[in-house]
Amino acid sequence: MAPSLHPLIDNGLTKGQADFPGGKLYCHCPSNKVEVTLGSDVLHNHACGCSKCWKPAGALFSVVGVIPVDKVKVTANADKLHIVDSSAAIQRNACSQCGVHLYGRIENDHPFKGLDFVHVELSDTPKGWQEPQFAAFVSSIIEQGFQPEGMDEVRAKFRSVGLETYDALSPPLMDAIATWTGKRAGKL
Ligand SMILES: N[C@@H](CCC(=O)N[C@@H](CSCO)C(=O)NCC(=O)O)C(=O)O
Ligand SMILES: [Zn+2]
Ligand SMILES: [Zn+2]
Repeated sequence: MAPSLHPLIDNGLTKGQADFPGGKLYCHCPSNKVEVTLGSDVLHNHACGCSKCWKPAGALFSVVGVIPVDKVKVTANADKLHIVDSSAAIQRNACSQCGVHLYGRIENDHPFKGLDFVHVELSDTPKGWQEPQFAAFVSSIIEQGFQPEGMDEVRAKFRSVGLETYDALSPPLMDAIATWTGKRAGKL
């Protein structure tokens, strides 16, 4: 059986709704759930194969998008949150009981500072959010134990649902990072 890439991808994508207003995300605890309220849709939603982004059980990839920090509010049980790795660029705030990542925030100087990283599958309104746009850090799954011989199948499966695959971020996002870096260095 083909490995699960992610439940939002395995059976094809559900297209998002224009001007989607956002909604609430919940952790997986049976009670006293951490609740995060998002005041808009996400941008640049993507599958991510990196070792740091939260993935649902059995999935090879995370689905993660970005949203301006001022659209993100923790609205219940904030005391359960802890930062997974404070040395990472993205400070992932996870529920200390169930382990789900509620939001990732960038505190240091960084091209994506001002944007939080969130997983829309945690929403109680799963339809309407922007669908994944591309697959990022695909080769990174090998670092986590995936057999390299299976990579053609993984990339073919992404392409079969209409997603291009990259081993870093997509070209527009890599260009945005390089533009920020070039400006900071005084080259642009
Ligand atoms: N091979 C590494 C790659 C990790 C990586 O660079 N991840 C990216 C993308 S996360 C969402 O798109 C990144 O920006 N990471 C910064 C951070 O995680 O703080 C691996 O697999 O670990
Ligand atoms: Zn929880
Ligand atoms: Zn990632």
